[in-house]
Amino acid sequence: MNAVARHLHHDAAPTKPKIGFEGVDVAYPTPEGGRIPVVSEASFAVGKGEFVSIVGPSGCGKSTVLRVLSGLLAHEKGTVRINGRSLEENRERIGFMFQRDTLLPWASVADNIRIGAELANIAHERRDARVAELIGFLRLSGFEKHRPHQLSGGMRQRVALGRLLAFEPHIYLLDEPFGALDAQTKIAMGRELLRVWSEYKRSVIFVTHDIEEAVTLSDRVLVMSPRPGHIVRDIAVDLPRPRDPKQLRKDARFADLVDAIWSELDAGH
Ligand SMILES: Nc1ncnc2c1ncn2[C@@H]1O[C@H](COP(=O)(O)OP(=O)(O)OP(=O)(O)O)[C@@H](O)[C@H]1O
Repeated sequence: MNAVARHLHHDAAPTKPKIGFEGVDVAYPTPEGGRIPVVSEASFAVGKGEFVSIVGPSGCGKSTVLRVLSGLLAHEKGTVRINGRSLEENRERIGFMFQRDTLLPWASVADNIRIGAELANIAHERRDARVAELIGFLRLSGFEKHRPHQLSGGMRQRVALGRLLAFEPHIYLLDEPFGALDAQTKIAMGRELLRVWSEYKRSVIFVTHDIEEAVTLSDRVLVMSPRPGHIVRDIAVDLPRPRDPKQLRKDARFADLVDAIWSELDAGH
């Protein structure tokens, strides 16, 4: 079995999953009063500190999976567990980030980030220090008092990432967070995210259309079938870390993994 075939046959679920999806179905109501199945028999697990990406054709249900995990949307069948508890009993703090930043337009950069710390009830005396630390870390120094409209798209996404980090989530659900950014900023943001992730080792689910981004960032890439989506492949990315996105692109193993994922998507299942 060659390296790619071994990757493709990797199906091992982590022993004690932080996030567990087992035979989950999700449907949306139609205007006519029917139901349209969007996710069908989806099963996967994410271990503590794992970085897992989900890729799949447009409309296959990737965002829907994140919505279920966030508690915004009920599933119809199957089991969803976070740290062994049902969603109703979940005690983990879950942080979300979307493709389009959802900053408060009237609030400054510092205040937008501070909101994360307030939502998470971070101790008052720690908040200012935390905001200042994040502003430095995300290279936003000098822009503390700027409003979102005075920033570039990449800077706005850095503020959104700052707000997410200030929230100190135990689990990150990221829905194409860098999808609207140019290639260079996207790579820079990915690097920032890996820096945070390697420091805190939180569990991450990262939805993306960008296969190279998924391979660069992840421990595993889950490939979904077309709608109603389920996980058709669980591909381990055993490239050494820390990873330099530019160097990785010259690595034959990286190219093999990207090709293997493309083949899965082309197969259409
Ligand atoms: N609120 C809703 N009501 C009805 N149908 C919905 C709703 N939200 C999403 N859908 C449908 O469910 C399907 C899955 O949507 P979802 O956003 O999860 O897909 P996705 O894989 O994230 O897509 P994309 O890659 O294009 O972002 C789509 O066909 C979409 O039209």
